[in-house]
Amino acid sequence: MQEDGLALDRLEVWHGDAPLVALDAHVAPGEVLSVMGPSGSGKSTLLAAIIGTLAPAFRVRGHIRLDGREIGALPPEARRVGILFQEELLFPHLSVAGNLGFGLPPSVRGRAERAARIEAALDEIGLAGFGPRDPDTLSGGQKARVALMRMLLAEPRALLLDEPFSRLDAGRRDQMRRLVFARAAARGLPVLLVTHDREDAAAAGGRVIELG
Ligand SMILES: Nc1ncnc2c1ncn2[C@@H]1O[C@H](COP(=O)(O)OP(=O)(O)OP(=O)(O)O)[C@@H](O)[C@H]1O
Repeated sequence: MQEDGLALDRLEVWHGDAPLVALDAHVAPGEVLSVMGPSGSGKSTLLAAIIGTLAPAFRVRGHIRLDGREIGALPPEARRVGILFQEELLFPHLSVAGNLGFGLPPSVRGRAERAARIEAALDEIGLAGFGPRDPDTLSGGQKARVALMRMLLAEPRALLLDEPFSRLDAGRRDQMRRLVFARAAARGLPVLLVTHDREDAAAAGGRVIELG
């Protein structure tokens, strides 16, 4: 039977002759699972295993399934897993619209269609009209919203968050948490949130797993 959402089925990440991370979990569509643990417990390594960017020194055992499909052997770009990092990593030489366009799948063809998707995306994050702006002219919270939307435009089927709120000040952090969880829930995405911050996990409102 197909199981929708993100399934980490007896997943282990090994380094040398010892497992660094071992996890058995299922995140349903629209659910947020928070993963906490001390520095060095393997939180970022776990996310790298899921998106397919682990260094060659690591080996993965077990299964990673997304909407019932095994994705563990696919190249990163074919996995349909979006990730947001602590830093927004916007392309500085592209406008805000150019950054968003980078997220759009190639199947969205035609200038008018792409421009309309980008404008709707800006509207969804409260930044209508910001398309021509240089990313350097945005506040930290605005950059974070553009990074979120660029990731969502790629139509991922799961969302991974690696401490994406920690650089924002308290007010913006709260606003960004609400926006991320609302946009993910609206799309029915399973979300895996890695964080040091108990408030992040509390705001996510779902189950919490401790590593390490
Ligand atoms: N490329 C690599 N080669 C060898 N060891 C690595 C590599 N990347 C990470 N490690 C080790 O793997 C362990 C887990 O690191 P990881 O970054 O996953 O931890 P973390 O829980 O995300 O920590 P933090 O909360 O500090 O970000 C650490 O001991 C780290 O030194």
